[in-house]
Amino acid sequence: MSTDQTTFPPGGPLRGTITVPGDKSISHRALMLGASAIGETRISGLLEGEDVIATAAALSAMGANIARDGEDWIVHGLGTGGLMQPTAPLDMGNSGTSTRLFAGLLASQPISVTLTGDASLSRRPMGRVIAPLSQMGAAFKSRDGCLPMTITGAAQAIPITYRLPVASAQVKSAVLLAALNTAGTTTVIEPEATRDHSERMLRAFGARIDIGEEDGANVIRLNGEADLRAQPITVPGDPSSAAFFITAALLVEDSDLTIRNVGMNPTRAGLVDVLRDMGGAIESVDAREVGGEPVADLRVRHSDLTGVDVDPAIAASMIDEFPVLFVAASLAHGTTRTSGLAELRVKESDRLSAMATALTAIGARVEEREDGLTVHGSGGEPLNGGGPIATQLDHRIAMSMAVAGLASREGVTIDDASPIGTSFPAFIDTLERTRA
Ligand SMILES: O=C(O)C1=C[C@@H](OP(=O)(O)O)[C@@H](O)[C@H](O)C1
Ligand SMILES: C=C(OP(=O)(O)O)C(=O)O
Repeated sequence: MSTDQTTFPPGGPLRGTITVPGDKSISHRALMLGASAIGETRISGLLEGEDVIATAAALSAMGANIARDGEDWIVHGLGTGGLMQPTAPLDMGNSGTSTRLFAGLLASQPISVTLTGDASLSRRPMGRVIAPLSQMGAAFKSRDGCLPMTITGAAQAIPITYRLPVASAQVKSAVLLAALNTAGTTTVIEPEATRDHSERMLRAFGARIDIGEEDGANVIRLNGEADLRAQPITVPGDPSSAAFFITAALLVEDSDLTIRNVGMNPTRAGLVDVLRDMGGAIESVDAREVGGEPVADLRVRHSDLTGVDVDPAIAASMIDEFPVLFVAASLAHGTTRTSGLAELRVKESDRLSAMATALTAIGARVEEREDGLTVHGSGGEPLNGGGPIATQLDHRIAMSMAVAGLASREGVTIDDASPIGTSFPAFIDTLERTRA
């Protein structure tokens, strides 16, 4: 495996106007639903990161026709239940979303597929999808609930009612995708709201999906077998990628940066709310809807930040943004306390431990607890910097520590920038453009 040690030095302000690449969650779903529909789905703004390319390659290996057409991608789908037996295991790379959503899509198709992944993905728990999908009739063989995992889909899957034991959009989506080729009504009960891109897109593709609320929980019912209608999809900019530039512009003096076309779905926008509570000047300009998703341009100016107690109820709406929030917190005035974040321990890395170690190494004051970090801010004094920081095959650790470098005295070196390619291949180029 190649490593790519990279230093992010302090420097001038971030200024001008940038865009960030397409939303990773929406990109995976656009390809999967396009492949499950009859006809042509044209996707504009698809993220061309390694995780999404893994999804596209896997769908191609199962018979879908996926090709780039100018700036767009075109999917010719096979219809619900139409995926074909691949001739070799499918490599999911670093992508939890690909793995868990495919587990669902394949659970109700009578083929047998082995999924593999890199060292990081091979440590992540798959029991959370194996449990409901086994109830629906799929058979699984795995290495103690981890990859490699072989899924043998049910010829006639059984509709279930499933209450999510963890707040996870991946698990919710896995069950809904399995339900597409399952006769009858499958119900998912979601006590804590998670990103709802699957529900929005399933509806746009013509699936019979009904979303209600009972006793404070979301109740999602999907009627199979579904006939999906191919759709044009426009993918908004990824708020999880924008997060690094929002935070960098808040932290670096004299910055005034506009990020165009950022997805502002309320199930994703928690970081912006928390940073505003901390005193961050983040102005939403021209809020609009693109392809069934709320979008806005964000103007971000350098601000003095003050630590807050982050309400654990907001966690799901910013679950991938905590690493970079911890960077903001280490430079704020006062203390930031987070809790309810045990899920961060089973992402691409253990993100609580990885960030506590990384920030401490560059001079921040951080206490690690089982389900969160407490960060004592420097009151605006730059952190020392240093490194090389272990990024642990985790793109979000790599980009968060890059942001920390911009707000440090000596810069921050990360041991390997290559994981950034999973979600934001143009990260370094985009950063250079803001500082030209
Ligand atoms: O459904 C999705 O696209 C995602 C859901 C989240 O994972 P969980 O479902 O494990 O919380 C998130 O962390 C991941 O980056 C993408
Ligand atoms: C957790 C993430 O992705 P995934 O679960 O798809 O690997 C992420 O992008 O931060």
